[in-house]
Amino acid sequence: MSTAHIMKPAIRRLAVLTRNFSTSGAVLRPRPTQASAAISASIRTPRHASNPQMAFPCLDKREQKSQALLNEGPEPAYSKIGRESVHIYKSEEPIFLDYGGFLPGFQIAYESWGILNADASNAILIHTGLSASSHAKSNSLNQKSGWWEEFIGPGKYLDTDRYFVVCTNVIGGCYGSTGPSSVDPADGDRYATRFPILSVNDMVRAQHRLISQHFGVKKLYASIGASMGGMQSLAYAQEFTDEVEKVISISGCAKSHPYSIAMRHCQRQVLMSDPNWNRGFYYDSLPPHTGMKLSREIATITYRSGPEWETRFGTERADPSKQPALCPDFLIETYLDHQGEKFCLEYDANSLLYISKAMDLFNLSKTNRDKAEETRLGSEARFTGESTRDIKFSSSECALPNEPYTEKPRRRVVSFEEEKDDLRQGLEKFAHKDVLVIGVESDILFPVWQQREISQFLKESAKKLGISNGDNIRHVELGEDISMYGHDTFLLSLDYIGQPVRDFLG
Ligand SMILES: CC(=O)SCCNC(=O)CCNC(=O)[C@H](O)C(C)(C)COP(=O)(O)OP(=O)(O)OC[C@H]1O[C@@H](n2cnc3c(N)ncnc32)[C@H](O)[C@@H]1OP(=O)(O)O
Repeated sequence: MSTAHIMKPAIRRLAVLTRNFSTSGAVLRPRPTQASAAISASIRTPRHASNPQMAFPCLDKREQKSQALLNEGPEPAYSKIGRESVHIYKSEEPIFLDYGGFLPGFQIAYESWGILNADASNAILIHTGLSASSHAKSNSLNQKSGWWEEFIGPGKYLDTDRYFVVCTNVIGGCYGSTGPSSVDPADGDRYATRFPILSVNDMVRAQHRLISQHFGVKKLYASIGASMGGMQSLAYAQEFTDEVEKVISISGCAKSHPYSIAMRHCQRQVLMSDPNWNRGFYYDSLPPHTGMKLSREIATITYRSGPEWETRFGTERADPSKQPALCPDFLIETYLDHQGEKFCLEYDANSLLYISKAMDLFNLSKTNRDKAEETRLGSEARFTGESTRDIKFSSSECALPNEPYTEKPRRRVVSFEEEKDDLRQGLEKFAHKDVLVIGVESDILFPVWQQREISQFLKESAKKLGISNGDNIRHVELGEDISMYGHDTFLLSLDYIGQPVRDFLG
């Protein structure tokens, strides 16, 4: 029996391999075989690859952009927001935040349309989505079209002949309100990632100071918002129940769900992986424009819908006469690329991270709100010297558990039903209010079950508490036959959103 039969397979493969090599000293050299001789003959000097190297215009463009920013100075669009184009409200009082941090003072950028009446009873507060500024509509300070230009104005859905309409930039943002790009008065440097974790309820508590202290409005006629604005609108009603008459939440939710958190997680991770992000300290250097661009591309996937893109782009390539490329090639790719490019210097990366996180943390359940209140009161007491108890939040707590995750039935402190009831109890506080909830079937980020949940819990609470039979809660759902614009429907199908809003406002 030859030794080959008793050799283990791996060793046998090695033996075959070495048979084709001649040894000279310690170096293995290939013995010319018929095939290798043919290949050698076909290769001339200088050598050529079998196929040409791909071109990467998308990467070239990014590198050129970095270079241009380095040459011309990093001056992203948001840093050029003229203070003269917005009004600024300053609060010198500290604000204590839901997760234990605080701001020693803050400012809010706002714009307004229409006239506040004598008894201050006609104010409507617009809450913005994640990255919007206070510029919802053009005005004398800023003639540029706003993001809800056709929604607001004389005779429009938010009728400025009747209402005094205010829109703010949220705290945490970068369009004039205090955010991570602002200077920390404690040391004169920018907050960057020394900015505290924010919640959506913190944002509305800051807005409330503007509304009550600056405008002297004791009760808003209405609070309205879409997306994160829809979250804020509900949060405002929860925090200041007696100070709002009507509540409108469009494409919002009462609590974030894991899919939406997952999508925002990916956006944040991509952004934070850009070395220029530099753990948030990039203000005097190159901004993380690549991370921002890619993050916006992911976000855009969640803002629109597959059916819309099917009709709009299908699987068409931008230029079918060219070879397929690894850089954007399909129309949907060039579209996403364009959206990312347009946005990457429009908004501050740190603001995006903090506000996106606030959306993840959004939860109007009773337990969550009670806990947040306790944390805030604890920080305040410590700040004023009434308590020496440590603030619960410390940066060392921002770590994952030491034990690796093992899949197991979800550890529930409370049952699914109890969890839902907790959320219902959180909403109960304003179940007696007039509330309009609007959802859009094609929305994948805030799916319609989330708006149904808001309406259902409010109605159940209203009935349970004997307040009403639930008629004060209006629910409108736009089917795919009406809008395929997904989450962005509130920006694109104005008439379908606007009509129920107008009817509800009365
Ligand atoms: C999560 C929250 O809290 S808030 C919700 C977040 N939503 C947003 O932030 C909104 C983001 N979307 C936008 O800003 C959109 O531009 C809107 C909604 C304002 C307008 O939408 P639309 O009118 O449908 O514009 P669309 O999205 O198609 O963009 C048009 C642009 O894309 C370009 N474009 C369209 N198709 C392609 C393509 N295949 N390839 C390259 N570019 C394209 C157009 O030329 C146009 O360019 P321009 O803006 O430089 O003029």
